[in-house]
Amino acid sequence: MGGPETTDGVERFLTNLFSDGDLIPIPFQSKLAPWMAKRRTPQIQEQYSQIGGGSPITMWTRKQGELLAERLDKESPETAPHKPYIAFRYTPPLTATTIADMQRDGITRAIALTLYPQYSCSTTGSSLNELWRQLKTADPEGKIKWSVIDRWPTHKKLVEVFARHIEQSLAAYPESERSSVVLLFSAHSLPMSVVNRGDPYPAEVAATVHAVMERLGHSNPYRLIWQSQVGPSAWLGPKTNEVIEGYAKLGKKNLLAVPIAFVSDHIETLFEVDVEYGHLAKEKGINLKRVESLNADPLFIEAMADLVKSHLKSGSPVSTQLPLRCPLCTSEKCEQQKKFFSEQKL
Ligand SMILES: C=CC1=C(C)c2cc3[nH]c(cc4nc(cc5[nH]c(cc1n2)c(C)c5CCC(=O)O)C(CCC(=O)O)=C4C)c(C)c3C=C
Ligand code: FES
Ligand SMILES: [Fe+2]
Repeated sequence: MGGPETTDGVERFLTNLFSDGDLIPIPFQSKLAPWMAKRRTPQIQEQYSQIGGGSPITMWTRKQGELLAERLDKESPETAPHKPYIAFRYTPPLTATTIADMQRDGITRAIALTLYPQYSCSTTGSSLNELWRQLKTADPEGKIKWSVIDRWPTHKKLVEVFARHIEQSLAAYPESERSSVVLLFSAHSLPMSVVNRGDPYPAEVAATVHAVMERLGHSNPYRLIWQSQVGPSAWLGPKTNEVIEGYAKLGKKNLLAVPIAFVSDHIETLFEVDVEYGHLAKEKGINLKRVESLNADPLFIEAMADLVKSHLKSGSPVSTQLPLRCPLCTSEKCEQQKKFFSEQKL
C-alpha cells in the first residue's frame, strides 16, 4: 500500500488510493477520485502530523527487505544474490518504476512477496492486478519469471513473533491482573459487499488469531474486531471504537490491542489505535495498551526468510488458493491476473 512520507504527499497518496477500482469501485473514477482525495486531504494530513509528519512504512519496508535479503544470502547461497525491491500501490516506489529498476538491473527471476499476511482482493489482489497490468506493457516477452507468495496467515514463525510480542506486553501488567487482560485482535475492516462476494480475508485473519491463541495456550480471553471503516456503507464489525465502549460498560479494566493484519507501524497503529482509541479509552475510564508492531524484529525477518526458502523449494508459482476467484467475482482483471501468475514456467 505504502504511505505518504510527508504531509505534502497525502493528496497524491489518497488520489492514487481512490483511483484504485479494485479497492474502491466508483463510477466516473478518474474524475471523482481526485475530488474525493482533495476533500479528505486536510483530515488525513492532520492525522499524519500527529504521528511525526508522515508514515514510517517506507522506512520499515526498506529495512525489512534489506535484512531479509542479507539473511537469504547467508541461508540460501544456492539462490544468492538476493535483492529486495519495493512495489507500493499508492506511493513511490510504485510498481511501474520498480519493474523498470529490475529490468535495468537485468533481473530474470522474481518473487512477489506480499506483506499482507492475509489475502484480500482489495489489497494483495489489487497489487497483483497492478503488477500483471504493468508487466503486460513493460515486459511483454516475459523475460522476468515470477512466482508469488500470495498469503501466509498461519506461518509458524509469523505466529511465534505475534505471540512473543503479546507475551512481552502481558508481562508489563501486575501479576494479579495479567490473566484477565482482554486481547483485542484488531484488523482493518472490509465493506460487507466485499465480504459477501466471498473475499478470503476475514477467514484468513481469523486463522491467524486462532493460531496465535493456540500458541499462547489460550492464556487470555480475546476477540477479533475490525477497525478503520470509511464512508457510509456497511462494514464488517464489531468496530474497534464500539468494542472499547462496550467493554467499558461491561466493566472490563484492561484491554490490549493486537494489530494482526499489518506487519509494520503506520497511521492505523500510531494514530488510530494509540491516539484516537487511546483518548476514547481514557474518557471511558478503561486501560488500553497496544502490542508492538513486527517492524524489523529479527524473528519476523527469520519468518520471512523461512517463508521464501520453502516457497523456492516448492517450485510452484502460486498457492493452491490463488487461482480460485471469489464466487461472486465479476472482474476480468482478477481472471487474467490469476491465469498469468499461475501459468508461469519457473
Ligand atoms: C489489511 C489491510 C487493509 C485492508 C484489507 C484494507 C481494505 C480497504 N481499505 C479501504 C479504504 C481506505 N484505506 C485507507 C488507508 C489504509 N488502509 C490500510 C490497510 C488496509 N485496507 C492501511 C495500512 C491504510 C493507511 C496507510 C498508512 O500509511 O497508514 C484509506 C485512506 C485513509 C482514509 O481516508 O481514512 C482508505 C480510504 C477500503 C475501501 C478497503 C476495502 C475494500
Ligand atoms: S474479487 Fe476476489 S477474485 Fe475477483
Ligand atoms: Fe484501507
